Amino acid sequence: MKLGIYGGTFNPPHLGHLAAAQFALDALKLDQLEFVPAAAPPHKTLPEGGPSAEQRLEMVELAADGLLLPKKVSVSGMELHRPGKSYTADTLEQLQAANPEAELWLLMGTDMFLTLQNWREPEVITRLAGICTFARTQSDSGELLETQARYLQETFGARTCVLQLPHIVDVSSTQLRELLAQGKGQAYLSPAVYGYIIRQGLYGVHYDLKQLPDRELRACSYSMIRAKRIAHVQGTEEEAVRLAQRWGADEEKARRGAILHDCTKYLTMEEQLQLCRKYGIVLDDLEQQAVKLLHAKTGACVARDVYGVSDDVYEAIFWHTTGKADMTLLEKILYIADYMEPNRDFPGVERLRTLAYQDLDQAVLAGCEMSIQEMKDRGLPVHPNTVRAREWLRSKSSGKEPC
Ligand SMILES: Nc1ncnc2c1ncn2[C@@H]1O[C@H](COP(=O)(O)OP(=O)(O)OP(=O)(O)O)[C@@H](O)[C@H]1O
Ligand SMILES: O=C(O)c1ccc[n+]([C@@H]2O[C@H](COP(=O)([O-])O)[C@@H](O)[C@H]2O)c1
Repeated sequence: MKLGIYGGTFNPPHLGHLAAAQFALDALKLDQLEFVPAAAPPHKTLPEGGPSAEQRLEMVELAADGLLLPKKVSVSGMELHRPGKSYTADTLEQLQAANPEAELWLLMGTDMFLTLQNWREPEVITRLAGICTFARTQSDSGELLETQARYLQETFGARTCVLQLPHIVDVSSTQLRELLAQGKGQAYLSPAVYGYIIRQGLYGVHYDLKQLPDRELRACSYSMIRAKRIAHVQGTEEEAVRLAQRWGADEEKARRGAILHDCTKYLTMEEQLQLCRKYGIVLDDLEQQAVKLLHAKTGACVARDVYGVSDDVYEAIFWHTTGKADMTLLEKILYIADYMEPNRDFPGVERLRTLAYQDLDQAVLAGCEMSIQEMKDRGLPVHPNTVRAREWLRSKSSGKEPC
């Protein structure tokens, strides 16, 4: 098993780190890659007032999740759990003990590679791991890297590998912190990491969360969910806006509702219940068991309380999973956009897509019927609000309101 280790201060993690990690994963044919954020980097003092080590760890987790390789890429908090300076020799000894069969490869950019002989116990580091390096900027000379590789081989018997990155992202965390403080630099960050920075108010980035521009609202939403769900949220946004245009609803409300509709989707049951207590959400029997149903209600509360959405957007998020009787236009739009956005793929989705632009009520009715059928097929209870939505829409289409 080949295990890559990518240590760093990651203050913050940027696209340069991700591009290098992704390339090294393939080039070295790694089975696993572990990012290891340093708690206390041995060779530099962290700037005052910056994020805590836990916050840097959380940002690295978001960045790594964005690579969409959950089976291969992980993040280790091991240096945070170790007191004192985060020496790489200690980290490698721990990793070697935990993975005695593994072949370890330590990944690093030019700056670190050129100074490796000054680290603590370079002989231990080079005994325990191969050293893989890559240029950080176009001006980093390949010849210099090769000379240093030879020096490390001759001095420590190091195994080395010099990679030529096809795409160099020429930025450092130090430059990025300066850019962020000036309201720039977003392009060097994954949106989820940028969203985390906004939510935590790091690096001098200060927004009123209740009045975020669309781009920043998206970033915040993506920082709250798993990266694999982002495509769905983007699809729901596109679809909700198209439907709002088709049916004359408020486009911006449809957009913001869609952006935030799943923002609490990945909270644990305990976290969901905590939010329910905080916001006074009363749960029925079914909701007490089904974490999937809770996210609509807690998501609506967070969307209104934290991100300042209006009451009608709150309601649309609140009902987006079960539907209900007497749905408003915005509620129907979010319900059906979530159901049949372009990334969805299940039998009958094409019919829903056509129907949604011809007869919105019939599309929502079909969605409710499909949900009810699916629950029955899986032997799961159907939420009464979905049944009520179906009855309401059926009687609407037959020309009479239900009693
Ligand atoms: N743009 C980049 N491309 C490739 N590798 C990078 C890049 N930036 C940093 N690295 C490498 O990633 C590792 C972690 O770096 P670190 O977290 O200190 O980021 P940094 O951008 O170098 O930060 P700082 O500006 O504080 O030095 C180091 O091995 C570094 O050489
Ligand atoms: O162990 C050492 O002596 C040592 C000296 C310098 C750097 N390192 C590690 O090198 C990695 C990159 O550091 P940095 O600050 O450039 O992100 C990080 O994991 C540091 O802990 C380690």
